[in-house]
Amino acid sequence: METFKKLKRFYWPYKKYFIWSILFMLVVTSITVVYPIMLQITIDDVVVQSRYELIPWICGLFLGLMVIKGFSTFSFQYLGDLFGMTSVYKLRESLYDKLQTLAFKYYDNAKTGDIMSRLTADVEGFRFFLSVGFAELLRIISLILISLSIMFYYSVPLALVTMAAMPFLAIVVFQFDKRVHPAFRNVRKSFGQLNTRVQENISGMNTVKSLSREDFEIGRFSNSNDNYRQKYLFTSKLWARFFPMMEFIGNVSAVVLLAYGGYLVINETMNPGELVAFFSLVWYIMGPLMNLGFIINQFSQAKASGERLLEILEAKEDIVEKESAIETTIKGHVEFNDVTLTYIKDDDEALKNISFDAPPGKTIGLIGATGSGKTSITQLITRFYEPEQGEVLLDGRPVSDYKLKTLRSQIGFVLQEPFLFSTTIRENISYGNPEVTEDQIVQAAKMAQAHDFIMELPNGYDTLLGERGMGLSGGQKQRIAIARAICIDPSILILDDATSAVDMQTEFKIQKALREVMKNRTSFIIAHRISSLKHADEILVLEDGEIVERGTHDDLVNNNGPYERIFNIQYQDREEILSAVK
Ligand SMILES: Nc1ncnc2c1ncn2[C@@H]1O[C@H](COP(=O)(O)OP(=O)(O)OP(=O)(O)O)[C@@H](O)[C@H]1O
Repeated sequence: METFKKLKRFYWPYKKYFIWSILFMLVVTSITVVYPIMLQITIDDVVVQSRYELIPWICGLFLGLMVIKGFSTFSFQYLGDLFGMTSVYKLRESLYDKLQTLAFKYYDNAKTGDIMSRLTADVEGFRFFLSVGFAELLRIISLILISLSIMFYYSVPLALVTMAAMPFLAIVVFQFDKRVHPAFRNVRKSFGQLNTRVQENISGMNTVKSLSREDFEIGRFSNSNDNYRQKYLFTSKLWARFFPMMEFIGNVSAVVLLAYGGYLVINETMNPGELVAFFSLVWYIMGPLMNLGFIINQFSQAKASGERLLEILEAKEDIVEKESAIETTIKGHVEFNDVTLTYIKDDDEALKNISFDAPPGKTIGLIGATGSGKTSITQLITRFYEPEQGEVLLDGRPVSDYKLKTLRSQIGFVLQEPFLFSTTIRENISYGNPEVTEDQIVQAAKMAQAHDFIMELPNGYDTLLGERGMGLSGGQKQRIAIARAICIDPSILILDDATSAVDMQTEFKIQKALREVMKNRTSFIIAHRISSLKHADEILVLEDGEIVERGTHDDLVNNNGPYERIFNIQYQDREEILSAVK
């Protein structure tokens, strides 16, 4: 119940739909139990006593009740769905909102397939219980209670005899639930694994194909598929056994009822119509009781789904905005004071005692072996992660003093593997700043050396990109991402290996244009190629999370340190090519 209590804010505001749905359900249930009563009256008071003049009245009443029942059934079902759907609409939105605010740390360990199945299958499981399950549970309880009351009214001994079967039914339901609940949980889990397998396979299709692992992937999918089939069939077997068992107990009870009821009618302690009504009423109890197992199961499924949804809703937000966080224009003065960063508790530090000062408008180059901590530095400026020690200051204030939106909307980030959405090139370029004009889009694309190739595409800026920007080369994607960053007119520009996939000639042209863009903006250039950052005002050379050398290109190139070593490796035979391009 705790899970339902915690999720109350999503469904409780719509309680009026639920209450109305329940009221209509009670009308349906009441009319349902009126049928056997009418049957009893027809037999005992009309047929047996030959009062045929009552038949038109009974028929009219019956028709009237049918109309009311039809309308009530419609209202009960529709309002139930309205209640469930409206509630999960809000729930789904809140989950999605939460996913947008969760920090990078959460996504470091999250599985896409799993999150997807929570947002779809689990939300649906929860909805089903809200829409149908809960009302059905109340319907079953009310139907059983009303039917039992009428049965006791007709004949106490016969009602008691009939009820003798109930403990057996309850045992079967209980035993069934005990087995079917874990079985269903396994089905869910297996389905989640199947989803993850497909999602990973499609995301990693390039790798699969380039390593010719299609057969291996087909085999892995087959295993997951088979696992799902087995889990499902196991559950089906349990289900299939349940219904005949319940029906058998129900039928035994009906035989006892007929034998004892027949005896009572022959002895004239009971009317024949009452026996017929009893016979109908008993099935009104057996039927819902059989369904009870199903409802209980739905309840535990909804509970399990609710728990999985709460895990997202209650996930800790590592990066929290202060109440007093400010909104302001950032000039772009970045300072690191003795900053240490650890991604995973008790793990080695990714950054150790990093200090530097980047005044507004200056360009900082970051170079170093892979894994040396270059990206980590820039991710602290945007507050994607929080340092363990030390301070990251922006215009003299800790980055945590700013609203996240203020901070991030003024920092242009271009990644080595930019993500492009499956929409037009225009929308991809203006993604960070939808207000941008057509001219500005074209201008940004020209600066990023993207305009020419975009114009060569069949629909120019209106060309639709496939998922993950398929259909474009790595270098083309990078140029679109650069145009995107230019469009947001950032105070700080971070280029994280942003030109690694373009040829050197294009890189040179981009750099020339970017030098224009970088004027009056603080820029961070992460690169493996010295040519990408040799113009920086200060170059930081990193090794294992530490700055091991710093200075301008001219300072470092003859410093007899790691920078000079990188330079020598890269420039042994490239000097000539580069000067030719210049
Ligand atoms: N999200 C993360 N969770 C845990 N460890 C991480 C995470 N991101 C980076 N690291 C670790 O932190 C260290 C620095 O990584 P970082 O990405 O900053 O290096 P880099 O110099 O930018 O590397 P590259 O040139 O390959 O992009 C590495 O050891 C890396 O494994």
